[in-house]
Amino acid sequence: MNAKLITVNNLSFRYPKAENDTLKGVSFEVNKGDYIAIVGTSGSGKSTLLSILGLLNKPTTGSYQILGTNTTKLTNNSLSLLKNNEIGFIFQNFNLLSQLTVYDNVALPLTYNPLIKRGDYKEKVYKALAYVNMEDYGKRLPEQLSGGQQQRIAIARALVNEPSLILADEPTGNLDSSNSQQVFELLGRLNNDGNTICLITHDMEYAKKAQQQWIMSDGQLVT
Ligand SMILES: Nc1ncnc2c1ncn2[C@@H]1O[C@H](COP(=O)(O)OP(=O)(O)OP(=O)(O)O)[C@@H](O)[C@H]1O
Repeated sequence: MNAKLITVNNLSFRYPKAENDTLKGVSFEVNKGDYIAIVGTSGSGKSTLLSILGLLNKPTTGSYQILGTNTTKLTNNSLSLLKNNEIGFIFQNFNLLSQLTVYDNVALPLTYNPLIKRGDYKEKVYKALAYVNMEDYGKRLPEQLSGGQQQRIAIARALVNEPSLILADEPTGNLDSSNSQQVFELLGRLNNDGNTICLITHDMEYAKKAQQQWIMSDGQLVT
């Protein structure tokens, strides 16, 4: 029996001042442990869909439920808590804070999580760094790392809070093929360890590594 994590029902989204909806009546479910790759042409709405799943944007109409909570009814404060505690983000350009060490970058999501005690940060950060094989790099600054290493740190940051959902938007878009392979091996391991992943990729070879491939076209999911 698969436990449901997400239910999206007839969701549409229009950017402020835009004339048309970017997402047009999208409905789907995601179960705990799913690994989904979203593919589709440029501009079809993939990043927009991920931004809504990540609670960075609110649906214009329709509903988005995660962990049994209808997010469209939540206050901004509750949305932030849900986002910080339950969602891990991995971006194409890594998005590490350049003035913070690797350790502090990975610790950052913990500082927004009121359920985690300060005294537990170190163990959690080093566990996440060990997961991506970067435990010796805690004192470095991001600029002292290669692109592949920076993305592995970003993955450690995404998993340090043990989120319910990991979202990755073109995580290998800035990496060469050997580093891309490493990132996809990590994502596969994360999924084998029970994590739920939604990923955007242009690369069909990598998309095939997910359990499901969803195709977006002009703001809709096509099968
Ligand atoms: N902030 C914004 N304001 C207005 N329109 C936007 C904004 N962001 C994206 N769009 C428009 O929404 C549509 C979908 O964009 P989105 O980035 O979701 O597509 P995508 O499938 O992720 O594309 P790509 O593969 O190129 O990253 C595009 O037409 C885009 O121009």
